[in-house]
Amino acid sequence: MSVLTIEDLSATLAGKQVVKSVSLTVGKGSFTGLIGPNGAGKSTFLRACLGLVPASGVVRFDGVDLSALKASERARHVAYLPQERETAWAMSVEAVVTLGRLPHHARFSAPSERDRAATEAALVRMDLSAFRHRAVTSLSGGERARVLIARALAQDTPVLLADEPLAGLDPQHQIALMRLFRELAAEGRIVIASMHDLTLAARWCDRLLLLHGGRAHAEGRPEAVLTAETLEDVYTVEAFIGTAAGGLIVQPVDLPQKKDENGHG
Ligand SMILES: Nc1ncnc2c1ncn2[C@@H]1O[C@H](COP(=O)(O)OP(=O)(O)OP(=O)(O)O)[C@@H](O)[C@H]1O
Repeated sequence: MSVLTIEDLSATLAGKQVVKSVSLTVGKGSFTGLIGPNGAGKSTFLRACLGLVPASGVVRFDGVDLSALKASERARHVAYLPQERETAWAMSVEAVVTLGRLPHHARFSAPSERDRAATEAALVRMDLSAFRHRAVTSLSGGERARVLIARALAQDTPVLLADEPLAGLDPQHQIALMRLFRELAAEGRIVIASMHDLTLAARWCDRLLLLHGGRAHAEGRPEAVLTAETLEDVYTVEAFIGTAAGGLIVQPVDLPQKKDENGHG
């Protein structure tokens, strides 16, 4: 069975350790949500998995150390959606999504039938067919975000690491994306995505890894990780946690200040 094993991953940036001995093992067919406050180390953790920042520890896919692979070979195993949504050139949407196929063919060779099919499937999955000839620079922020997700999907890898893929998407497209990640998992892939929406994380992910100060604070089923106590400890917010429409609802709320014994807030 395909498995991604992250062992004792640490990363140091500008002399500060921002990911501290994080380990995680996820099998194929799983969708893991990476959560935690701003600055918790989520992006750095994902980047460290791919060797994009100086890191120690080992990341293996099916027993193969990813750092031992050539970049193009690694890109056939793992697709990465960065948090940044910048697109420098006024390329068409279709051309940008086709870039996701680069690891699959020799330099300067024409796209194969398989490349075209994967590009087409990614455009359809991200609801972008109508935009295919538009310049990415002419799109709205959310539309552009969907193009970059489509490029990662076109890469057609067994592992997808996505950094805040929900950012900038409207509720319809957020839910569609979570459904899509579940479908990718059901196809036998491994998806790890960082996110701040705890309700979406709770309802769609099968596991959550909660980072806090660079450490794994909690890991497990959403209902085990997203407790009121944990949310107060880590996010320093009070949260309404309930169930509705067949799943958890986790909503940070601005509860009235707790009154002291004299009735003061
Ligand atoms: N290039 C860098 N140099 C120095 N420190 C950095 C650098 N990049 C990130 N950091 C610091 O590392 C810590 C973790 O940052 P990271 O971007 O991984 O957090 P995050 O959990 O993804 O946050 P957010 O939810 O805000 O995106 C933060 O304190 C950040 O300021």
